[in-house]
Amino acid sequence: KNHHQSTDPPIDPIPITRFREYLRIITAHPTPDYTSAINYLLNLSSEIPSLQSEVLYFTPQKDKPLLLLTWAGSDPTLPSILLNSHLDSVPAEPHKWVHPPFSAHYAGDGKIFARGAQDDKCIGIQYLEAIKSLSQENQFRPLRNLHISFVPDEETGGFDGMAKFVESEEFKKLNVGFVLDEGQASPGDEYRVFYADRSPWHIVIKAVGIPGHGSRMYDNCAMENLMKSIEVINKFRDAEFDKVKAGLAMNSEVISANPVFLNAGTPSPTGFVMNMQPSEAEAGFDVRLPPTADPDSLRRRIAEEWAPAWRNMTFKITEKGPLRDYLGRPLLTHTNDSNPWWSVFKDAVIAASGKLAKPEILASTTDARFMRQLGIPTLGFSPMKNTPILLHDHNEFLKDSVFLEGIKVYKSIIRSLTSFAGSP
Ligand SMILES: CSCC[C@H](NC=O)C(=O)O
Ligand SMILES: [Zn+2]
Ligand SMILES: [Zn+2]
Repeated sequence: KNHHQSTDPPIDPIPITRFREYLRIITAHPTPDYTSAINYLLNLSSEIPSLQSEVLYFTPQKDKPLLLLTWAGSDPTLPSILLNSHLDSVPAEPHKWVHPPFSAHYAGDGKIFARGAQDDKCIGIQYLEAIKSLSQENQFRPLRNLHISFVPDEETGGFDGMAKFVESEEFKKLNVGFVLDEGQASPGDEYRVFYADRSPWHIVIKAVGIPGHGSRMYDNCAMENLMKSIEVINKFRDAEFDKVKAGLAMNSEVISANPVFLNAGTPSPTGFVMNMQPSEAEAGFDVRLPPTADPDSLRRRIAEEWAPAWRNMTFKITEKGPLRDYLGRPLLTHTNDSNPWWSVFKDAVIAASGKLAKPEILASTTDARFMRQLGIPTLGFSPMKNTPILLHDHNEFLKDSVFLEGIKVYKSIIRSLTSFAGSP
């Protein structure tokens, strides 16, 4: 099915076919089919004789498998390289897509439409295709061990996936020195690379107040108390957003605070009782902190301004991941000469004719934070250039040519990282 414009490079259909087959396995929440995905990947890896495979389980129900593949290096005593991707995807609303999200429709212009096409099934298959191609080059053999992990549950926070994996004996034995994990598409011609993630906090604020007849005007009802807080939080949001709009900071360099749910009212069979002012009301916020933010000052702000007890407010902050590594340092990977892995990575992208944008903080959050917490340098990178950012969106797609170019980039990266003889 190749109706390409004549300017496109010749298409090798096999990696595309595999990519589409992987995309058709429904690993979307809330019922990800991990078993089929693992079986599919095991089958692919069995075609690459140099790879050993192992399936690990970290939940008692054994319902969340993690696939670990290894290409043994000639000096297994050196710290290893880990390439990570997650098996799961966010859900999709099929009727809002132009093509069904789990059919991996291959459009005439080369676009492959599927949930997970960008986030992040592309990199999982690209890793394997790059390794397959490298292992067929007889003169190439890695110096360091190369590991590839396919982990469950990234989209729900990684707590039954990567978080448990990094705590395991199996992980410690890998002696991981450097990690590549997922990044994000780049609308321009330069690949994007991420040296940190923002850290997610889920904040629920709750107001209590005097209940009363819907017709009465009085002070200190729950709704009024909640709405005052929402205004305060929205002012903070605007101030942070203004820094972005003024060009002083990138989106991912400020604290975001976005309302995600409101919950109040007295339910009735037809909706809500309309003539009662409720005694309780709550709102939830997705808050993200860049690694340089001061968590104590935000905690104070929440207690004093966002949900002050004097306004009959309470709050709950759920911190969905670490802000500092075990030595108390912000969770970030250096992208300068102090980190030799950085130069090896950068030069390898350039060697594959790729251009790299200035390293960024990722606005959202990935499993990379668990490796960075251990002090392991970790970069977020998904080689998608000239591609609109469609992760978690309707009509997520990736172009075949971009996908195939990414395999070449990974070949260069894997060759360089696994051959690197220095001692960082
Ligand atoms: C609470 S951690 C959730 C991780 C998730 N990752 C991808 O979208 C995110 O919301 O960024
Ligand atoms: Zn992802
Ligand atoms: Zn995602």
